[in-house]
Amino acid sequence: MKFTKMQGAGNDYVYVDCTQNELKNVSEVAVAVSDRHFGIGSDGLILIKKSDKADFFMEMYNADGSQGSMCGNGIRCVGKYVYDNGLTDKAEITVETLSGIKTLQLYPGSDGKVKTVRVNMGAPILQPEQIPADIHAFKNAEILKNVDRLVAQPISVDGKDYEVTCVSMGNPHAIVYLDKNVDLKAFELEKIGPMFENHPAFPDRVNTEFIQVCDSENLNMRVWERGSGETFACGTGACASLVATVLNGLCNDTATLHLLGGDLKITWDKKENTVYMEGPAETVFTGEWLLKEEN
Ligand SMILES: N[C@@H](CCC[C@H](N)C(=O)O)C(=O)O
Repeated sequence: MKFTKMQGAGNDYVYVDCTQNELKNVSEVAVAVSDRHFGIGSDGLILIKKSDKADFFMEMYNADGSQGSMCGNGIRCVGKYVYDNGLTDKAEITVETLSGIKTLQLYPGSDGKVKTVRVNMGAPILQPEQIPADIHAFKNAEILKNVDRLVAQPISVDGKDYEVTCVSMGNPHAIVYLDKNVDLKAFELEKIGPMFENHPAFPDRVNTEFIQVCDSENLNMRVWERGSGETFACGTGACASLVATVLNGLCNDTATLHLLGGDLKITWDKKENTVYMEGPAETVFTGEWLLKEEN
């Protein structure tokens, strides 16, 4: 299996061109290649396929083999892959995902290779049942019966109350704010992250973003991803966090999210009700993975 390892803001995946060939046992392959000691080392696996509705189809798997319906950093790398490898010569392409068709603007540098990609990520989803978030597991369950969004709502996690804002960008996100005086780098994400991920409030599990608001145009973020653990960045998570922070009245409609692996510029265009994400996409290396022979 020929592959390309790529990263966007440090969120790294193994990419396989499946426009001509099919890959079998994809979940198992995702687990194996993602292993940072015995595999290639990545946050998951992304297949690039043909689509009959768009220019390409992106199929993404987390490091635990579960399938994600959308991947913000991944889709930018898909844009770079198809352009740099001559699968398209268009600078605007459409990519079908399990959460709909996204339009990408590709920005090549002077060497003709794509450096930056801007993605129309679509409308944020706020209705609790569509995220999905189960209001019965929230502290104010009775009051929440008639609400159409969950903004700064308390839930108890490991015996402590946290206020969470819930947004789906095609995949579920819970956004939590930390005080400015908390040392974000020292924050025990690996302890609290799995408790959010598997909390009964989120029947499909959840990606959780921990946000520190620096000012109205700059947010610091660490993320615990469903199915992959801590990653250096999450594109859908950055979009969900911007929307959540606007809903909480804490930032402008455009802000830069500072993640462990780099920056993403996010805009919520409220007139169009769509979110734009702009950020880098890079190729790390290419190689060949020896698939286990079937008995
Ligand atoms: N890192 C991604 C999101 C990947 C999927 C996620 N872990 C899920 O299961 O929903 C991004 O950049 O958006």
